[in-house]
Amino acid sequence: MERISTDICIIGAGSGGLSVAAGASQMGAKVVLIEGAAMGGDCLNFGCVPSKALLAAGRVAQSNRTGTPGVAGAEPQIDFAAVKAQIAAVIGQIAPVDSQERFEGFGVQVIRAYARFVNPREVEAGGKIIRARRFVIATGSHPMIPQVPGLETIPYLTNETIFAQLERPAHLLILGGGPIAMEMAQAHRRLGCAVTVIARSKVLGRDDPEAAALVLSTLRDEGVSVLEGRNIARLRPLPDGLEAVLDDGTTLAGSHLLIATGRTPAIKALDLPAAGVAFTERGVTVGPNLRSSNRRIYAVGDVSGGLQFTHVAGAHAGVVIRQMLFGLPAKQAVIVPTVTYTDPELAQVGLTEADARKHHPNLQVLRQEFLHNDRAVTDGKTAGFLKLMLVKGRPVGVTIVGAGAGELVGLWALAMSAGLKVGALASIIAPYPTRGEISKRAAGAYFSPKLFDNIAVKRVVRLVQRFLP
Ligand SMILES: Cc1cc2nc3c(=O)[nH]c(=O)nc-3n(C[C@H](O)[C@H](O)[C@H](O)COP(=O)(O)OP(=O)(O)OC[C@H]3O[C@@H](n4cnc5c(N)ncnc54)[C@H](O)[C@@H]3O)c2cc1C
Ligand SMILES: NC(=O)c1ccc[n+]([C@@H]2O[C@H](COP(=O)([O-])OP(=O)(O)OC[C@H]3O[C@@H](n4cnc5c(N)ncnc54)[C@H](O)[C@@H]3O)[C@@H](O)[C@H]2O)c1
Repeated sequence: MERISTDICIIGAGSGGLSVAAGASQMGAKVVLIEGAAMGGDCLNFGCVPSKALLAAGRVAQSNRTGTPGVAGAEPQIDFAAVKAQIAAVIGQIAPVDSQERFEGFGVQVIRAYARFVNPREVEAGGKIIRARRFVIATGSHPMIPQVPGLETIPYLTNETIFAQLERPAHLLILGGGPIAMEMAQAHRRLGCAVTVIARSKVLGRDDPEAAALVLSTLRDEGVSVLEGRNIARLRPLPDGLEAVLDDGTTLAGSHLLIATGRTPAIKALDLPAAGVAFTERGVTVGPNLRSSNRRIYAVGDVSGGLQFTHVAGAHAGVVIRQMLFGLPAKQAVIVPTVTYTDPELAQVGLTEADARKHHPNLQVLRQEFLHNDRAVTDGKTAGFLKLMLVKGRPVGVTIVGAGAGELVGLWALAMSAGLKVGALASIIAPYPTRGEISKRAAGAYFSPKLFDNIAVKRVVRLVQRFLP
């Protein structure tokens, strides 16, 4: 068996593994990158990229359908297979950035095979034994498939198969109530499918309830049927699809079923016990520095058991590179913005109002409605709000729901990471008319009562006016 010796061996070429490989190799380390399936991992092939491309097609369909006063809407002609071909083209357009050729150009040795540890210092992949000074496990996650009687009799879809589904589902049943369920529900509904979401608890349950309610009501207004607090008791195949019997006895017939009930870490094939790496059902057990119980082995991205986002996996790469290449201490960032790309978008950074109230008795909550933003009015997209959680004049959390919320939250992530006071945001000059003015106005609202409802200020102004020439 061929033996390879290297500085860093990375298992998994998704968002996390590729970021580590690109950074470490370009800074001079000898890197081996092992990928068992497609380069780019979930985000490129089965996650962020295809889901956002599908949502983009749905957005165009919806805007054609609704029109705007003076511009008549009309039911769009949708060629579902062509939409899927466009999604494949979008993936193809981004794929070169994640390609084997690009990484080989950085000097990375890429092995296309599944890897498993054979001992605490070595991995086997594709008939090769790789010995490395440091390993990075970046194997991501798979859809978690719940135990539902009869599921094994249904050819169900997951995020790994739905984007290759060429025929339009007549009635898509979606099990789950997280971001995957909501994004896929809206995209499919707008592209002409009947959609029913079955969620065992409240949908988008980790988000601010008021913001989640706005997303939910929009989906319902568009015709998505959302059943909360329900489980599927059993499933059975029908000639043209499937039948789901819910726990309250309701029967639903659908043409297709999408499972979107959370994720399970991709650790099975790794033989972690052989490497002395501790793990749970959430993934590899790591400390804030992402180091596992084997001090030579780190874990990044979805498999490390924390937040499961591409930008988190990318940020993890910086944390492990600092330690592996320079021997410097580093730990995971705590301020992480997240966005659900429904229309309206739902963005969050830091604490939600409910969490902030638990931790900060002196919390101040300020709010700006999109309705009072001129750009939202001119665009006819006035549904939404920004909620700012402040403690002693510093933001501890921001929730934004509305058109373009994802583009607005970055400023607040910067403010919080840099420990800025709200005055820094209030003093920005935001171009008019942009949605960015919502952030400035929310920050300004902190000072309004101090300036406008303040008797001392009024007295000073009157006094100064008496003496000014
Ligand atoms: C439908 C959907 C939409 C999403 N949308 C967003 C979004 O809009 N924004 C966002 O930030 N996040 C989004 N995510 C989450 C995002 O895709 C993940 O957080 C991200 O891909 C995690 O990166 P990763 O590197 O940890 O894992 P992955 O990208 O999954 O990469 C892991 C790689 O490891 C490989 N691998 C696994 N086991 C082995 C092994 N033993 N040997 C060799 N290779 C192995 C896999 O084949 C895979 O290529 C979405 C996810 C889904 C499912
Ligand atoms: N816009 C984005 O950034 C984006 C989009 C999609 C996915 N993601 C990432 O992918 C992760 C996985 O997304 P997800 O939506 O699959 O998972 P999730 O864990 O966020 O949500 C799972 C949902 O399914 C429900 N559920 C679980 N078991 C169920 C069952 N048996 N019956 C009915 N409902 C059930 C849960 O109550 C929950 O609402 C997310 O947490 C996120 O990190 C991000």
